[in-house]
Amino acid sequence: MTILDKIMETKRQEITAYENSYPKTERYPDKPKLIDTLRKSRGVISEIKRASPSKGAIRMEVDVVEQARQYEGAGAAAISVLTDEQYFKGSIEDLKKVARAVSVPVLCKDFMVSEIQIERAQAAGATIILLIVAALKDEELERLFRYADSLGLEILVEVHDAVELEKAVALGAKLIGVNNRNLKTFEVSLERTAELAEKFAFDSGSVLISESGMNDTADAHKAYELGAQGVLVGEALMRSENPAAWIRQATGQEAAQ
Ligand SMILES: O=C(O)c1ccccc1NCC(=O)[C@H](O)[C@H](O)COP(=O)(O)O
Repeated sequence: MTILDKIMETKRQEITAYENSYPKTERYPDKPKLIDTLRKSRGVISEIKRASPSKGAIRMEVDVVEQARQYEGAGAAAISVLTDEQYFKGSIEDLKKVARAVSVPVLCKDFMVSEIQIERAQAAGATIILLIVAALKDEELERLFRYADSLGLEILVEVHDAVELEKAVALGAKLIGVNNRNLKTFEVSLERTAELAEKFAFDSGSVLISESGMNDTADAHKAYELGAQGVLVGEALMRSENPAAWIRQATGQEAAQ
């Protein structure tokens, strides 16, 4: 059983405990569409990541609002918040706090298996949700994609290989993320982005986002050179003493030291 299988099994159990609906009682600051931001310029989707299955604790005690404000201040294209509790030590509360504090798009980074999780993410202020092709049956992927779209959410569709990329394209995904992390071995390689960039229709209006394993800003530049319009960065930003400078260097606003 891979870590992804394990996480998905936990998720399917967890959601049975959720309430039936999440009324949208709270109003969050308006946020632009990530697709519009990335069509204009390359960007960093900057992640709040306390811990992970591959690395264990990263920065458990992070002040998520302070971290998110640093990201936004440096020009992050969006902020990704890991909300999974068991494997990533995040929470839906983290998402709410961030969504209240910033005016850039906010991604609920979780392992979606049902409509109720999508409603919960939106009610907590997310404007983007993640759907992982490898984690869902084709019918589930299509159903959840259409549902999220009908709610006005943006959808980041995550792929690992050419077959999954075809599925994302067939869905009509605008934000397509190539995960550089092999979820069986945890090995990360920008080769995955390189391989799939060759098959990506850059004139389609969709944007390619290279996810995971950016050790430094040089890796982000490599991903951009391969054709990615966005990079999704977690651990490197969480461990950085100056995440704002990291983002500015990755987007060319500041020279690397
Ligand atoms: O990060 C993990 O160990 C992991 C394991 C299993 C499934 C997903 C995992 N990560 C989620 C992510 O997508 C990353 O947090 C994100 O792409 C940022 O990655 P990184 O910059 O390498 O922290």
